Amino acid sequence: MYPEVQKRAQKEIDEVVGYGRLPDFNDRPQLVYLEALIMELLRWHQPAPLAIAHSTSEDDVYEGYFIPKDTVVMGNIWHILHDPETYPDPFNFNPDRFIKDGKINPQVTNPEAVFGFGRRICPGQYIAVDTLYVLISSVLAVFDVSVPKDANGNPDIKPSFSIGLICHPDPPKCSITPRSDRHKELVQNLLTSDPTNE
Ligand code: HEM
Repeated sequence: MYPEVQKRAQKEIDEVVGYGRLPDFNDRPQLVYLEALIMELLRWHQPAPLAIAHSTSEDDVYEGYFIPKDTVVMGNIWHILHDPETYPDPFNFNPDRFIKDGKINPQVTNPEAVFGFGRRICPGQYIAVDTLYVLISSVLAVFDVSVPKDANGNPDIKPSFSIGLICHPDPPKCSITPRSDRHKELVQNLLTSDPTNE
């Protein structure tokens, strides 16, 4: 959907990692654009937009509203991560919003609210982000992901997601091809040298 984002991330991977191997965790601090891409991915469309339902354990007052004990409350993560005051033009997928002077900008709120809040915050958040890093960096290092194009050559795809407590993207029509013969060879070498494939 955002070919220019893919190209920027691939250029960064090529510069930092080179061509003979896949990215690993040692590369991560240098892959600033990729880090911002993952942050934007989590901000732009959350897997759990309303977190998980909780119940208040005592009476409370929030911004003038009385909330009795045992009320079911849900955290509106979707709103927090699409608040235009925090994230201008929030529906636009733009990893650059998190970058300043070639680094992650600490002035822009990290979208960690995607993992909920307080005592019941997601305990899987670190494995989740690390997994996204491994998956996205490895795929972009060696493959081009492309979608059907319209008459003007622009991506002809509308994002759609399942509706529910957990939102999945509907499977997009896309093709995944090696970026070049050199990348194809790297993938084949990795497959044949992986002992789990024997
Ligand atoms: C991108 C991936 C993920 C997202 C966006 C996510 C998001 C969330 C959210 C919003 C909550 C509710 C927090 C709250 O109620 O305030 C939650 C809870 C939870 N998540 Fe995740 N999660 C992800 C991946 C994972 C993974 C990989 C694991 C396990 C390895 C995991 C395990 C849990 C558990 C056990 C809870 C319940 C915690 C509790 O109620 O004390 N999550 N997650």
